[in-house]
Amino acid sequence: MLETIIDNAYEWLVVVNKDGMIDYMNKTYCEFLEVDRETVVGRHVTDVIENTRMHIVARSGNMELADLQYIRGNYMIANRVPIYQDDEIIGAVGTVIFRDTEQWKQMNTHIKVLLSELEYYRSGSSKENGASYSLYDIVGTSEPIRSLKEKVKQVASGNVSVLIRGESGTGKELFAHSIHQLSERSNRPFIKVNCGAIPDQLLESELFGYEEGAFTGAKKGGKLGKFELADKGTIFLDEIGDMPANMQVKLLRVLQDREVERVGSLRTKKVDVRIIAATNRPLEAMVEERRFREDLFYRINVIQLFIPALRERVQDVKPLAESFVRKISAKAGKRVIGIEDNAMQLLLQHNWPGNARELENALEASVHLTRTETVDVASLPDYLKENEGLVTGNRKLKDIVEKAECEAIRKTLIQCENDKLAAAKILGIGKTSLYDKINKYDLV
Ligand SMILES: Nc1ncnc2c1ncn2[C@@H]1O[C@H](COP(=O)(O)OP(=O)(O)OP(=O)(O)O)[C@@H](O)[C@H]1O
Repeated sequence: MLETIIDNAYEWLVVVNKDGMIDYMNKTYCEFLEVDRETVVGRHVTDVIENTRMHIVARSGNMELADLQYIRGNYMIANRVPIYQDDEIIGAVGTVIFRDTEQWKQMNTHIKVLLSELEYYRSGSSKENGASYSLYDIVGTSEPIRSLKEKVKQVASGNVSVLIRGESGTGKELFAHSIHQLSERSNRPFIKVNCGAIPDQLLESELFGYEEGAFTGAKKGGKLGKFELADKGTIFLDEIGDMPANMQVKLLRVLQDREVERVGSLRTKKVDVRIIAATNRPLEAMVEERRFREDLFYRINVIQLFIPALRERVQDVKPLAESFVRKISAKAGKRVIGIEDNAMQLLLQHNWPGNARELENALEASVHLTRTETVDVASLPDYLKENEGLVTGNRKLKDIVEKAECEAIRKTLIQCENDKLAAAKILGIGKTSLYDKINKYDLV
């Protein structure tokens, strides 16, 4: 066990006897020196390691700490410690802690700045992202939600890119969080980038960072990009369909080479980041129109999760509404214990173009407004009550029928993305008849 620990330790390690002969050298050190472990044991340390002083320390018994040593083209920071047994020197142990001065300098002079900057961004991004969600937080009993959860369990542990699609407010971010939570990367950062919300000219430095002096106004010490922040973790590229063309090229390069280049830097840095992207844009059509790069599309579209709109899984409205009420009332410190039946009827009837987010917002208002211990019709937003007549039946039959007809046509047109022929087919009426009704109800 000890051997495994030592072999996998970050430090390179060598042990010599009092004559300077190597007794032990760990695996990573041998690999760096390109020597065979079996053959180094018994050789004098000066034959194996450049500029070493291990044999001197093994003789003098004087410890040498943080000494600069030039090995194979790099300056190393070496520690050499004598080993005593019964007051007698029997050898020395040497470690190389930081493998080159670049790393050492960075660790020493910038570590505080870097760590605090990292913390700032991490906490900032977790604030942006809200709480970290897991599969458990995804509410819904419909078949699509159940099978999506199964799929998440299957794909989470790999490193494959996942593309999450669905209208705004369907829970794409929630699924992205859940994948990260279930993956081996869960104790590493989850960094969200809203590709649509960052101005084009800032996106590159947001994603890849910049060096000090890269441009006017660049911060002293430069800035870490989101890819570097997400190293060993997950980056969530929200609204990827809104990414400008020049950035699509750069992103593709990062995905292919797994390395980033800060703005104003000549060096590249390896990053190990899992990509989860989300969009509600028709990427295939955008590829056809050359607005989205085909090669990038294939890179991100390895596994696809499609979350249907809430109106297509009405079964989820009730459990979602109940869960939102519990969550909102707990947060608001208000006792609201349920939703009245006729209020639930209104929720079930609504089309929810804004999906779960709209439902959550409607109930947020309602929990605050209700004068009772339940969400009642009076507390719901007015726009949900436009169809109330249908529920309570306090109108003439003709009006009720017309209202129902108008609603059915409106919803079907939304469902078919305004494709009149498809809508007419679903409704079982002719195209001309549909046009007449669209005119009658002023639905264009
Ligand atoms: N199945 C669900 N269970 C519980 N909460 C949900 C569910 N779906 C969505 N929500 C809630 O609805 C809100 C919107 O979800 P989210 O931000 O994940 O949507 P989105 O698809 O990423 O939206 P956008 O495309 O606008 O970024 C969040 O507050 C989220 O918690």
